[in-house]
Amino acid sequence: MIESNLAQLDESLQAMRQSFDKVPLLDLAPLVDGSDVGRVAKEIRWALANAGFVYIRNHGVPARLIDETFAHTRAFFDLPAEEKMRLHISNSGVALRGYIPFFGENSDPDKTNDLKECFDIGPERQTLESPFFGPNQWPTSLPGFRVTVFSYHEAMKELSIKILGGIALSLDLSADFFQPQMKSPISIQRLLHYPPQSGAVDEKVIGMGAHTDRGNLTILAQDSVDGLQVMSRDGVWVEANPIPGTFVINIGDLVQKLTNDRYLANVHRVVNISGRERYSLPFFVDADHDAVIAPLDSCVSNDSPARYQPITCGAHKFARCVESLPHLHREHATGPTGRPSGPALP
Ligand SMILES: O=C(O)CCC(=O)C(=O)O
Ligand SMILES: [Fe+2]
Repeated sequence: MIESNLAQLDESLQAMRQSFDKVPLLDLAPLVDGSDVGRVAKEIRWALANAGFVYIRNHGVPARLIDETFAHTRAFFDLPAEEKMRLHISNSGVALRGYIPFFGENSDPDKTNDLKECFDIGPERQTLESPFFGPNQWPTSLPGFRVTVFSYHEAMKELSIKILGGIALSLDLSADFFQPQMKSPISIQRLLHYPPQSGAVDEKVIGMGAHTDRGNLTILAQDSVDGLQVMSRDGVWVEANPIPGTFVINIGDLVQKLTNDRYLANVHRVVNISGRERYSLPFFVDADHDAVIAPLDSCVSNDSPARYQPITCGAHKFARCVESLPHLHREHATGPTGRPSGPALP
């Protein structure tokens, strides 16, 4: 699946892509203050067409909130294994909320076991509503964890609106183009821990196997430890090491579908051979569960016919989650509609 993501790209689009040996860096300030929106849109266009990834600086999220969220993340993963397992994601049914232990989610399951542990939260709901919406599971022994992590999630939602505005402008769409399909978007705030690996590292076990992200947009905070790698056009892994004061953003499958492959949901993975514990905070935002995603008219022509059938955001995302999360596979195999055959959905 991973190789085919690149190989399947239309040859003319593939030929148009330029190689990159480092992930580009974008100053978001001229977009946010309106001083040079056109330049930011142009830089986003290049980055997302060629790398699918870009660092952003001057994003406006307070450093203190990021640092505190990392501090709570370390404290969470330092909890005894039994305490974390009490919050296991399978307690949440088909809602993606809770703890995933090492090898509990494998991003490239045919090749790689992921040496990572995760904790997922999202928009708060009283009861299970759909695969992506349900009650959060909060640890009880960490004062301040809930408030800080939830505030961070809220800050990411706000930032994502600005970035999606820039992406829309880069496609010559109005800045609020994504908003009508984001009334109650699927979003997940994930906390991640990757222990270091030493000796000969085999692809069978690495931090996170090669994958593309599933939705619209990912905003990633990294601590100071290297590990993230992004695939270049030539199939070479390019390191996207932490740059202080930046987030790494990348687009997922849904924007690639929307742009009919003009923008690339690029393959990436994590290998932590730094000798240090690595922590990161990915925030994933998609569209509404029932939003229909299909190639934009402006990205379809006689020379470049539509390559994707319309699909709902929820169906696409849930099918991809089932591939990598064995607990969903076992308990909630998808039916022909692409909807889980588990609890009733709205
Ligand atoms: O931890 C990282 O640097 C990347 C995480 C990632 O790719 C993901 O969660 O999808
Ligand atoms: Fe990813």
